[in-house]
Amino acid sequence: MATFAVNATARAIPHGSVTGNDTSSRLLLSPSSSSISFVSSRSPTSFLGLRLAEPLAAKVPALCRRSHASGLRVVASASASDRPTVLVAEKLGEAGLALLREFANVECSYKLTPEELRAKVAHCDALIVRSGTKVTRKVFEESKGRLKVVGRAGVGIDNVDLQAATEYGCLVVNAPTANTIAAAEHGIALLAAMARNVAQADASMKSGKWQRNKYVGVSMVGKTLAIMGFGKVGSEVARRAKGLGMHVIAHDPYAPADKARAVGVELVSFDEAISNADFISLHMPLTPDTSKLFNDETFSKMKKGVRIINVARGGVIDEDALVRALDNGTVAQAALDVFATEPPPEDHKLVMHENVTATPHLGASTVEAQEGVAVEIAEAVIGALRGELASTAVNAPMVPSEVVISELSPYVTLAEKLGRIAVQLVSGGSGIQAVKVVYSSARDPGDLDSRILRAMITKGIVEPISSVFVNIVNADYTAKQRGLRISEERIPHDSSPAAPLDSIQIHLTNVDSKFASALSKSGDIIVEGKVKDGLPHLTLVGSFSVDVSLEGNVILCRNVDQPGNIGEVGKILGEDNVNINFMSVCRNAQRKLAIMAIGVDEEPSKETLNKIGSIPSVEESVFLKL
Ligand SMILES: NC(=O)c1ccc[n+]([C@@H]2O[C@H](COP(=O)([O-])OP(=O)(O)OC[C@H]3O[C@@H](n4cnc5c(N)ncnc54)[C@H](O)[C@@H]3O)[C@@H](O)[C@H]2O)c1
Ligand SMILES: O=C(O)[C@H](O)COP(=O)(O)O
Repeated sequence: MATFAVNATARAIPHGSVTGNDTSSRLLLSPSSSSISFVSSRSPTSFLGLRLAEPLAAKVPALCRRSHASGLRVVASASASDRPTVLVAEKLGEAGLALLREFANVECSYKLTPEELRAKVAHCDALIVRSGTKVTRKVFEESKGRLKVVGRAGVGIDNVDLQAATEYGCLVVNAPTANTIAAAEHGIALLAAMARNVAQADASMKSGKWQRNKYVGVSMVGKTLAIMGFGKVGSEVARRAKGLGMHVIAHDPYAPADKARAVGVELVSFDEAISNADFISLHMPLTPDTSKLFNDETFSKMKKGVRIINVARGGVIDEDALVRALDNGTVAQAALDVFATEPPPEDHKLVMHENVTATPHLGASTVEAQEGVAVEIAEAVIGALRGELASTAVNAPMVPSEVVISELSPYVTLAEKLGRIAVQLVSGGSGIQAVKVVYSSARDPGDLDSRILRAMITKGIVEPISSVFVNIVNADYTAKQRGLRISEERIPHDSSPAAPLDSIQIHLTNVDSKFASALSKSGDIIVEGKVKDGLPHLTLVGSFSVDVSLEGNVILCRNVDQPGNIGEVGKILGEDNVNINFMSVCRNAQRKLAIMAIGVDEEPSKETLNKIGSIPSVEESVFLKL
């Protein structure tokens, strides 16, 4: 029996076929590529190292030779009845549909009610959606284990219940890159349309009016545009705005400054960005940190008459506060493609506001982007149905099962937590460029395969600040794409080689920190951790030794070493019903400075954290969510 590796790039339309005695398999020939592809057949997981039935296998070597000689591509597919079924619940580009049809039975059913969707998934192996379909826990329940993959034809997976997908063993994949340019172009379209009242003037003309004086606009040339979030979309908007003659600044605490410089953009602090800008364009992901980041307080710091564009996510704006800011003239105009609830309710105050230009989440909606997204998602779904580990898998197991049971397992957890801590200590406009990881170990250097640890550190650093999901396959690529240079160093440790590692240290070089004590003399954020009794512990912050078990979240305080601090912090947390699970105090000298590291089970409220920060002996404090 022959075994063939699967080629994930199967794309061409088949031009010929040879059918074996095995009626479930068919070889299809296409002149478009010299590669050999085997497009699906039976149950999904059987496609890794696919086994061909004997009669068909006998024919394959000849076809392989022919393929190399003539440039023909060999594709094998299954009979219609035996193929997986893919439900496409929102409109998908033709190129993607064609790919899917080579491999599976494809059912396109749009505008399904939640009940209809649940009824259909019970008969489907894969489901493809955009942002308009809610893939809830009930969907996974009703599928009764048949649904193997959910493909999100776009970036954001806020509409998919990831926890439920994971519990039901369903892989979720997305298409993170193909709509970047479309989103950036839509940002520019909204900027120009808003500045020149295009939508309002058009509506006025259609109602029979000719209002030349009412729709005098503002110019863009020479104006300052602040890009909030200098990632894939933000940087493309910046490039285009420069072409319009705008002065572009950006705020992104995690973007490398040289990436911004290369586009001629200066990275500045949040307050500097919003207070200097004539136009503000939002391009950050929706995270706990960015939720309602644009609110009464931040609007009040903006230049009077500022104009705001949002093609990111509606939730980054407090919509009621924006209505107030528009009404009182702080914000002259807004152009919004995204809303906290989509579609927004009828008579939504922002949609109806005369100074708002609104579009129904059209950022990714160009013919070209949708074709690109469709191909990207079709390839990811087909790959996943074949049992391949997709690099765009959102909930793929990060840690291979053999590592889960190995001695490296607690260090894998430690590596991710240290990454999360380090990134949450960053502030300002310097951006993260270089990450140095120092592994201290008593073992021979050749004994440690650090790939999984490096991947976990990347995951810890990148996930809290982006909409990217890092897995073992895409970790190095993701780091490179974001301009993160990760270097690794091994230092010998004089201890027993029984444990694979003594400690892991992460240095974020040359960054600003919101907790100054985390900085070394050379200006690096340094955090170190160890595994103690099988559990990850934070053991160093900057130059301060600490010891806190990384079970829940962590509060760090730098305070003057004096009696009563511990009791006061404990009392404040107790009043908020926040349970302390671990605490350590380290001081540099008696009655001088001390670092208090407090492990807490719950997330304290903002008021509680403010209360801790305003204890007179506390010089600085930070909350780190793990
Ligand atoms: N309207 C649409 O149709 C559409 C299309 C594509 C993307 N999007 C949305 O646009 C946003 C950006 O997408 P992307 O692909 O550029 O993502 P990205 O991950 O490439 O970039 C996001 C950037 O935001 C930065 N960031 C994180 N937290 C920040 C903070 N507190 N302040 C400032 N910057 C912060 C990150 O460092 C990163 O550089 C996402 O919300 C995405 O869902 C919308
Ligand atoms: O997350 C995304 O990719 C964008 O917001 C686009 O969403 P859409 O695919 O529903 O247009």
